[in-house]
Amino acid sequence: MKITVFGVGYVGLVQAAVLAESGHDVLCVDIDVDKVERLKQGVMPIYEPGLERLVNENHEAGRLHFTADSVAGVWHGQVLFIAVGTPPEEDGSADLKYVLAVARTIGAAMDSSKVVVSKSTVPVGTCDRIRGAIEAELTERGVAGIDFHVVSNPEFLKEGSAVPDCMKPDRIVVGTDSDEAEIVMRELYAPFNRNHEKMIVMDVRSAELTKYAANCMLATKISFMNELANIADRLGADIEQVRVGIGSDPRIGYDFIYPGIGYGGSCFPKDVRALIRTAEQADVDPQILRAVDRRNERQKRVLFDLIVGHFGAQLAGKTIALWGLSFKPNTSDMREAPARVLLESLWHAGASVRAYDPHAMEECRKIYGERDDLTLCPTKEAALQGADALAIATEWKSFRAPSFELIRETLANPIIFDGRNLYNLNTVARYGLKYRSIGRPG
Ligand SMILES: NC(=O)c1ccc[n+]([C@@H]2O[C@H](COP(=O)([O-])OP(=O)(O)OC[C@H]3O[C@@H](n4cnc5c(N)ncnc54)[C@H](O)[C@@H]3O)[C@@H](O)[C@H]2O)c1
Ligand SMILES: O=c1ccn([C@@H]2O[C@H](COP(=O)(O)OP(=O)(O)O[C@H]3O[C@H](CO)[C@@H](O)[C@H](O)[C@H]3O)[C@@H](O)[C@H]2O)c(=O)[nH]1
Repeated sequence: MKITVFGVGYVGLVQAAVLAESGHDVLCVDIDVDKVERLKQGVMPIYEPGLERLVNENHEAGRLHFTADSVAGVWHGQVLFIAVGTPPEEDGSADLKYVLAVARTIGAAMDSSKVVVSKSTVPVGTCDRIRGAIEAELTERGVAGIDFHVVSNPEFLKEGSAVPDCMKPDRIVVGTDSDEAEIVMRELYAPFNRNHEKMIVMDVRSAELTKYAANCMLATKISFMNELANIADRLGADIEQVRVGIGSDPRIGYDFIYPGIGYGGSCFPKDVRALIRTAEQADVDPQILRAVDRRNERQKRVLFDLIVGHFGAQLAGKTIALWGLSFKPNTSDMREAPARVLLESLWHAGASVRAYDPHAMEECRKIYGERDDLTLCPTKEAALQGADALAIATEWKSFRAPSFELIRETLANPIIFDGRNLYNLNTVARYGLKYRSIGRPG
């Protein structure tokens, strides 16, 4: 099938490459000419495990193409995916300018029947607005009779495992009121629907809300556990033992109940706030969602509070080694990363940072530029040199079994502030290290 994907970010590029891998003929369109040129030369705009090989192999095989020419994109695909960003507005609502710009481009160039698919995370009612924007352009061109359908098909991939998540989706949510569009979507996703039925077809508005419901439920689990971690901390209980104790109940489960220093990334914070705005606009008071957001904002400061609790006024002039900059492992993405709150709080308190991250160093340099109080180090061991203490903000695998002897011998003040509860309390104590983590004695 001929497919066009508008927007080659985390969602668009991965989705396009995975569809091409299954045999579809996919054209990717992006307004960022530089990104398009680099992709043609095999250079990825993001770090995502397995993506480079997948993109380049399918590009070389002639199933995956890149262009900045939007009109060519509209003409190419029978199915047109909209996978552009929906960043937050000042008041938290989703900014739809990129989505609606693509819709207008489609309406301005469409010359045959199309299925337009919204992959971006968009508030309930957006597919109606996409339809309206396309119709307005068709009417303006005097070709209002061209048939098209607008489908909601939210994406559930996680950064860091985007390729396998897309290759083997646990569900394919399709919101449509058209039998014809459903048939096209079934054919499109047939290669991903062989093992068992994964397609869940529903009305458009329910599909749009399903995406927010999923992210907000997961964010709620995390904020709940973070609140419990703070309670455990005050009561002398160990949240990690509590986590295992409740996770063993299959009604609760082990997933997404890891306490830490808050959820980050380009999705949970923005989507919780967007649903809060949607609820408010619909005259519903979203009390739980507001609490989830507030707990998360507070949680992002907990590691800094532990550091201040230890050093007090002496923190000014100290150097902290920081392991982990990205908002989660296996990505270079630092959008809304808890590490950023820690970095900025430490600088504000007059401390310097020696940081290491396996993949987010370039991103960090782009965000903060050259500063006297930030040294980006080539290894995690190098970050320890000349540092007074170690802080951990991201649970990269390579941080899980470090040399505790080296940490003890290198740090001026042998203490670890762990925002991801990576280590066994007894192990760290055996190596003579002080250890402060989230919701555990120490
Ligand atoms: N990142 C994730 O893990 C993830 C997962 C599921 C859903 N989502 C949702 O998917 C959407 C896209 O997210 P992302 O992280 O891939 O965004 P992104 O910022 O990584 O990429 C968006 C791309 O769209 C391009 N673009 C903007 N306007 C365009 C236009 N008119 N025509 C063509 N290209 C255009 C931008 O240049 C950019 O390359 C958002 O709504 C997001 O909430 C994201
Ligand atoms: O038990 C947990 C699990 C996650 N996190 C944090 O939560 C954030 C988000 O993690 P994750 O959900 O794994 O990554 P995302 O790539 O943001 O993926 C989420 O957001 C995407 C964009 O909407 C959705 O498609 C995915 O289904 C949804 O999991 C990260 O900061 C994690 O550190 C925790 O603190 N504790």
